[in-house]
Amino acid sequence: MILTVTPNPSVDRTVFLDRTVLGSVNRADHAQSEPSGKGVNVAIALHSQGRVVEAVVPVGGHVGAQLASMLEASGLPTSIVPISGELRSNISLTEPSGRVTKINEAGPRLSESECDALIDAITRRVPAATVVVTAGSLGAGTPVDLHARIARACGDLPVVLDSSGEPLRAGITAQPALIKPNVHELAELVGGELHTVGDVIDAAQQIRATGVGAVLASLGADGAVLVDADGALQAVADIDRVASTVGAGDALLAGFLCSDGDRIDRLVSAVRWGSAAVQTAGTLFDPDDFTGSVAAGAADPRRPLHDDELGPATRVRQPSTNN
Ligand SMILES: O=P(O)(O)OC[C@@]1(O)O[C@H](CO)[C@@H](O)[C@@H]1O
Repeated sequence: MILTVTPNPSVDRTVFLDRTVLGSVNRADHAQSEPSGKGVNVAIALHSQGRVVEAVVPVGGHVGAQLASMLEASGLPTSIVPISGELRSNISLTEPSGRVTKINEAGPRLSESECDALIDAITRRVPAATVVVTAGSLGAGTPVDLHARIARACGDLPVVLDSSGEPLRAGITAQPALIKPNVHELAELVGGELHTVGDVIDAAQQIRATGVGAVLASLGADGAVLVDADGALQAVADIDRVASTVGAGDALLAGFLCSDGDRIDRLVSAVRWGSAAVQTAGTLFDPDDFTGSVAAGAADPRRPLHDDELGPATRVRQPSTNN
């Protein structure tokens, strides 16, 4: 069983509109809401493909109730940890070109006792798990080392960490088996700029030298690079359209975890799933809908990275009102 943990989940609201004009009234074409947060997205993708997976989420407030009922309706086995704060809603303003303006709320603070309750819920499920994924940001004021605590509580079980900023930096001290940064997160982690695949490999090796088992770097148009004890592999997709990149990294990680093949198969599966998500607006996607091709092989260090036109998500940090 794959166990995913999302300490700061959300209900994602995807709003489709012709064009986003800042400082103006924007009329939406249509909109949809989905249960979300990075670990939730990974779990839903794996569950949709018949994988045995469970999700652990803190839940509080009206948005929390909405998330819980959406997860129940999805059939995803979920452990809910009650918290006093209100969960967040993240908004994606999605244009037909695939350009997305994303607004992520900070999310609620988890108190020390709520962190302990979350870790208790995880350790109860650890005996049944083969791998634990702990993913996403942490609400404002939540102890920054929560991912690290979660990883340590999993004992010998392989832990996959997908986070950013300080929670990622603190999390890697627990030496997870795998991390899945995007190029911006990896650059921030090593404090440098990454212009080529070789820069990505060097950064990943720097992280591995601290005790992290492997790095799966998602590189947008440049696919993904896996750096592990056996060296560096790259897989790149050829696709004809971009509907939305939101959740593509989570889909990529789910595809990697879903494959039972060798490291090339896993990386190809990762890039197929990530690309299927890019071809679908919103966070729900079907890997079988992927149209395109994926090429994989030894990573070429000289290969330059594309500019990421869609750019990294913009985070709006604001105090949560309910805690
Ligand atoms: O604010 P975080 O926790 O870093 O990211 C949350 C989030 O942006 O990640 C998913 C895409 O990866 C979205 O569904 C969700 O809104």
